[in-house]
Amino acid sequence: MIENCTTLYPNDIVGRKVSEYSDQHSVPLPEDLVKYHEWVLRSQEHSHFTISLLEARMLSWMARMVNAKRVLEIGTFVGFSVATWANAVGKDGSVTGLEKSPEFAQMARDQLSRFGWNNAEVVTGDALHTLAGLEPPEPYDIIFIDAQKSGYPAYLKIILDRSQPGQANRLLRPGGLIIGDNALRCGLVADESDDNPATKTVPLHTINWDWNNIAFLDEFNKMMHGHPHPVLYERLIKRHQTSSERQQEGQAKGYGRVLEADLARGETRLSALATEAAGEQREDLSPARHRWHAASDIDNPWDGEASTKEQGSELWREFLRERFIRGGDEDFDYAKVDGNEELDVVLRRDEEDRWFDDEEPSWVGDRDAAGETGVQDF
Ligand SMILES: C[S@@+](CC[C@H](N)C(=O)[O-])C[C@H]1O[C@@H](n2cnc3c(N)ncnc32)[C@H](O)[C@@H]1O
Repeated sequence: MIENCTTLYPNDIVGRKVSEYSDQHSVPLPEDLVKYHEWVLRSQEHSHFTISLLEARMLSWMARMVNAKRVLEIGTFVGFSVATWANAVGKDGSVTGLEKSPEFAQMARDQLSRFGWNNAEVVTGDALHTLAGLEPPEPYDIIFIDAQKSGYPAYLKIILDRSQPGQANRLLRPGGLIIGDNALRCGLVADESDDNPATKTVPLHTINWDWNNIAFLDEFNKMMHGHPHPVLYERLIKRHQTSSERQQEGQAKGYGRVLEADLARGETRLSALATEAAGEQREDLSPARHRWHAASDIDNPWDGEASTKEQGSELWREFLRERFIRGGDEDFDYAKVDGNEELDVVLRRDEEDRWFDDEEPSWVGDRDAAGETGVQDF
């Protein structure tokens, strides 16, 4: 069988063995899906566009992990990965693929129908427009990005901006996954030197190759890392940093340039607490927040622009305080935690300490000791 295989190991021999081993120990795929893959490899000039069977197994496993029922794919080619999702979500789930090329989109529709994946649809058009225009009745559980690399940061920004708490027709559900394929681009994001053979092969195999695409992937990977709200962080903090400050911060954080598919971190902008109408003041608001409330009628101070580095940094801290200290994350079900006394370890410990502190040693002096030891047995 022809196979297109991704290697991440010291040399191709080890990489292939690890891939084969992983293949044998991963989620099995139905025969129809394997046949679909074979059809792509045999019939398509650009068959290397499609994910490998091993990747298909991994994506199926990820779908299973989050019990995905609704998947959106950006960059569908002739539909094999859409079929993979369609299989993973089951007949009662659904998949939408976005594809720019009308020819690829039509081929995808034909093959999906031929192989019986009727729970999938393919939308033709530039995903930068079609994505922004989607109005899903229910948010997606997974969004898989596999289109032009220069678009990755823009796709991520649209997804985050269109997935705000409480937003109508939000794209991604709370805790949903954003998965970016090729985020490492055969190691080019980490090594663009001649040491990396991909510097020769990838440009040859890629239509309209542009070295700037590596920088876009790098930007995407950095956005995916470590921040509870990458877009806001960009606006309040990074915009005011010098390039050397950014570099230092990147080094300090140890950006590994690996794709973290977890993208629960893609959770976005925090909207105002339910108790707080615009302009209304709360006792526990910080001075910075009071100032902002007095000065504007926006719900969240951090939604406004920061004109200086200090202001940006204060607003960012305020956002973090609201979310992580005051418990203002609308997507988090605090009731489950608040109602579970087992989780209140600190509270219980304090209560116990207080109880022992208050306990009167009434036996001291006014009671006769009895029992074997004269202390603990009476
Ligand atoms: C790597 S292929 C996708 C492979 C597919 N996910 C699979 O595994 O079979 C990338 C696809 O993205 C499409 N594409 C590129 N730019 C696009 C855009 N702006 N909007 C939508 N699709 C785009 C290309 O036509 C191509 O079919």
